[in-house]
Amino acid sequence: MSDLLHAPVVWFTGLSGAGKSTIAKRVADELRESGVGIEWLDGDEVRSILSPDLGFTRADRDLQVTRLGYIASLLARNGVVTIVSAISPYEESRKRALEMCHRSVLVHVDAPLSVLEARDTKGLYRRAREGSLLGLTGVDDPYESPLDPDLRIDTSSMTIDEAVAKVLLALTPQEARIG
Ligand SMILES: Nc1ncnc2c1ncn2[C@@H]1O[C@H](COP(=O)(O)OS(=O)(=O)O)[C@@H](OP(=O)(O)O)[C@H]1O
Ligand SMILES: Nc1ncnc2c1ncn2[C@@H]1O[C@H](COP(=O)(O)OP(=O)(O)O)[C@@H](O)[C@H]1O
Repeated sequence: MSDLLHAPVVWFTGLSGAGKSTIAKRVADELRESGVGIEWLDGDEVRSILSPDLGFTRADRDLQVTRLGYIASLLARNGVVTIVSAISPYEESRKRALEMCHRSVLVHVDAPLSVLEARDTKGLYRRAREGSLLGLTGVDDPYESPLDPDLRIDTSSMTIDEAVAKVLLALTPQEARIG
């Protein structure tokens, strides 16, 4: 298929509460306003519709990441810029998913665990500390930081606006329809 048709897949990985969805939504809104055809696949939402069969074992998370990568590759090869936000904690399955996509931008959204525990917008960290939630990524389940992300964004030291600008700059002017 012609390179011209392929749009990028922008993949946000990181712990719960790091800011993946917040930044992804803002990037999606900005691109849409510029007239770019975009779709946003959020881990939580895709789980509720396409992956209600999956939990949070390694095998289930790997399958979720494969499903996300496959859908993203289908959209992107038809010219739709595709934004994925999912914890996607394992290097191997994350890499395999991105390999399905012709062009990808991997963004590691990061912040110290102490900051995430203070934010705790969903109450997951409190539940994990109390022992009523087992297997929360970063607490008692692994997170493998990407070895070679295209971007690393520390949301404890960067504002949402700065993070969005940094992601948009990683796209070519043609992809972002600017300039
Ligand atoms: N045990 C455990 N660990 C991690 N996350 C948990 C867990 N239980 C529920 N949740 C909720 O599931 C959301 C993560 O779904 P993902 O599909 O992104 O996860 S994964 O990529 O399959 O690891 C995650 O969303 P975010 O907070 O937006 O990251 C949580 O809302
Ligand atoms: N610099 C920042 N970038 C992104 N989110 C931030 C930042 N500073 C504070 N936040 C807040 O952190 C929370 C991140 O939640 P969310 O985007 O749902 O994370 P995730 O999708 O990674 O689970 C939001 O309440 C957001 O307003």
